[in-house]
Amino acid sequence: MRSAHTVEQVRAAEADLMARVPEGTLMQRAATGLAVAISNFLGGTYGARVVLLIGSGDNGGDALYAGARLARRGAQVTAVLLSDKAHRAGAEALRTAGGRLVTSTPLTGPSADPSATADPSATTAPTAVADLIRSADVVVDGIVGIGGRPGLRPKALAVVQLAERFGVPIVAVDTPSGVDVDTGETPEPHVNAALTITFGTHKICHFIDPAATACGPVHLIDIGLDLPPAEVESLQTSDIARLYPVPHGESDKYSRGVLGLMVGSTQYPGAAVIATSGALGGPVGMVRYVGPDAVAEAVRAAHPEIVAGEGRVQAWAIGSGLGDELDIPRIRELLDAEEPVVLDADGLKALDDSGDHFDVLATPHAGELARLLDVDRATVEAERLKHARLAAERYDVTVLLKGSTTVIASPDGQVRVNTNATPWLATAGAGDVLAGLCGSLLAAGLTPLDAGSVGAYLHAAAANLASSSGPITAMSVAAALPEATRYLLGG
Ligand SMILES: NC(=O)C1=CN([C@@H]2O[C@H](COP(=O)(O)OP(=O)(O)OC[C@H]3O[C@@H](n4cnc5c(N)ncnc54)[C@H](O)[C@@H]3O)[C@@H](O)[C@H]2O)[C@@H](O)CC1
Ligand SMILES: Nc1ncnc2c1ncn2[C@@H]1O[C@H](COP(=O)(O)OP(=O)(O)O)[C@@H](O)[C@H]1O
Ligand SMILES: [K+]
Repeated sequence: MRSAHTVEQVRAAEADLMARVPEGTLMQRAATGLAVAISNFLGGTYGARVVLLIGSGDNGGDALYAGARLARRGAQVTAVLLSDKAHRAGAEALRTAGGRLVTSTPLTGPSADPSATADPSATTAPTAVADLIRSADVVVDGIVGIGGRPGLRPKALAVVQLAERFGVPIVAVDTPSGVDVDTGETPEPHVNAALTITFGTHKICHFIDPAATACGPVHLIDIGLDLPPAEVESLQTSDIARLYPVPHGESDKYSRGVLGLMVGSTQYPGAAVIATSGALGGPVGMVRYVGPDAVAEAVRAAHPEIVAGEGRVQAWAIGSGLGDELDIPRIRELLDAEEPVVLDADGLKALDDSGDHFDVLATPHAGELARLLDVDRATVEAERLKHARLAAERYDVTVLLKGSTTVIASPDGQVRVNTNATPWLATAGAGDVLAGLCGSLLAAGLTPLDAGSVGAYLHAAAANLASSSGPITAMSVAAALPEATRYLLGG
C-alpha cells in the first residue's frame, strides 16, 4: 500500500523526528536522495548542466544541497535565486562546491548575486536566464514544496515557462511548485514535472489529478519519518494478491459468489455483453443476467456461461446502459435489500440521500457525479477528492469516481486512489467492464472499498496489458482480465 499524508501530518512527524536527530539531518537525507535521483535521471553527473530554481524555504534548501553534491561530482550547477530569502547554508554549500548563484528578474535576465556568487566574473558578464535554461540538461524545481500555496509568482512563472518552451525536463523537489498539495487541485499555474522526488511519504497531490499528472512519475525517498494512518492510500501489486478472493479446495460456484447483472437494454445491448465480460473476468462463480429477452439472447450468444433470469445472488451490478428502460422503483428495492450493489451510469439516477446505503458502490464519471451533486462537470474534474468525499457522505455510499486517476471514497472517510491506468482506457464501454468486474468482486465478498479499489487496479492492469501503448476496445480489456489477474497473483 502506498500512503499519502497531509501537510499537517508530515510537519508533525518531521517535528517529532527532528527533536531526536542532529539539526539538519533530515534535509541532508532528502538532499542525498535527491542528488542520486537527479543523477539517475540524467544518466550521469559529470559535465551535466543543472539549473536549480530556488524559492524562499526548505524546498530550495533541499535543491541547493543536492546541487552541491552534484557540483562536487562534476556537474555544472547554477542556482537561480527567485527570492532574496533563499536558504543561506544551502547557498553557501553550493558555492563552496563550485556552483554558481544568480538572481533573476523575468525580463532582464539574471544578474549575479554579489553576496552569494563564488564567481566574480558573473557580476560583470551575466548569462541571460533564457540561455541558461536553453542549454540545461535538467531544471530542478526547488521553488516551493509543502509550504507552498497554489500558483507561481511572476518571476518563477517566467522561468518555468522558459523551461517548457525549450523542452528542458523539470525534476520537482517534493512537489511540483504551484499545485495544491493537500487536494491535488491546480487552480493556478504550476510546474509540470518529468519526475518528482518526494521525501518521507507521498503527499495527496502525488495521487490525485489534475496534480498527479503534473508530478510525472513519483520517487519516494525514505527519511525515517514515523507517520500516523494515511488520509489517502493507493493499492500496489502485493495488496491485490492479499485482497483478491482466490478460490480454495472447498469452493463451489455458489460459495465463490453469484452476481446479478441488471445492465443493458434494447437501446444499448452492447453494455450488457461488455459488463458480463467484465464480471466473468473477475472472481465470481456465476453470473445471472436480468433484462429484456432479446438482450439476454445477445449476452448468451457472447457468453454461454451466463444464466438468464432472476435467482439468488450475493451482489448486484446495476445500471450500465439501461437507458430509457430504467426501472427506478425496482432499483431502489434492490438498493434497500441486503445484497451489496454496484450502481453505475443510468442506475445512479435511482440514488437518493435518504437511505442507509453503506453496502453500495456507486461508479460515476465526473459528469454523473456532477449531476448527483448539482454542480458542473468542470468543478468535479478540478476538485476530484473533495467531490468524491462529498458524495460519499451525502449519499452514504462508497463512491468510485472514474477518470485518469480513479478516486474511491467510502462514507467513513477512507480514500483510495488508483493511478496506474492508461489514457487508452478512455474508450466507450470501459466503464461497463469496470462495473461488471466490481460487481464480481462484491459478490465474492469484498467490501465496497476493496471491490472498488481492487477492481480499478485490475481494470487498469488489464488495459495496460491489452494496450501495450496502442488502441484498445472495452472487450479487449475484459479479455485481458484473467491474464492480468494471474500475473498479479504471482501465477
Ligand atoms: N517536512 C519534512 O519532513 C521535510 C521537508 N523538507 C523540505 O522542506 C520543504 C518545506 O519547506 P518550507 O516549510 O520551508 O516551505 P517551502 O519551501 O515549501 O515554501 C517556502 C515559503 O514559500 C512561500 N510561498 C508559499 N507559496 C508560494 C508560492 N506559490 N510562490 C512562492 N512562494 C511561496 C511561503 O512563504 C512558504 O513558507 C518540503 O517540501 C521539503 O522539500 C526536507 O528538507 C526534508 C524533511
Ligand atoms: N485519461 C484517462 N486515463 C486513464 N483512464 C481513463 C482516462 N479517462 C477515463 N479513464 C477510465 O476509462 C473508463 C471510462 O469509463 P466511462 O467514463 O464510464 O466510459 P463508458 O461509459 O463509455 O464505459 C473508466 O474506468 C475511467 O477511469
Ligand atoms: K518543488
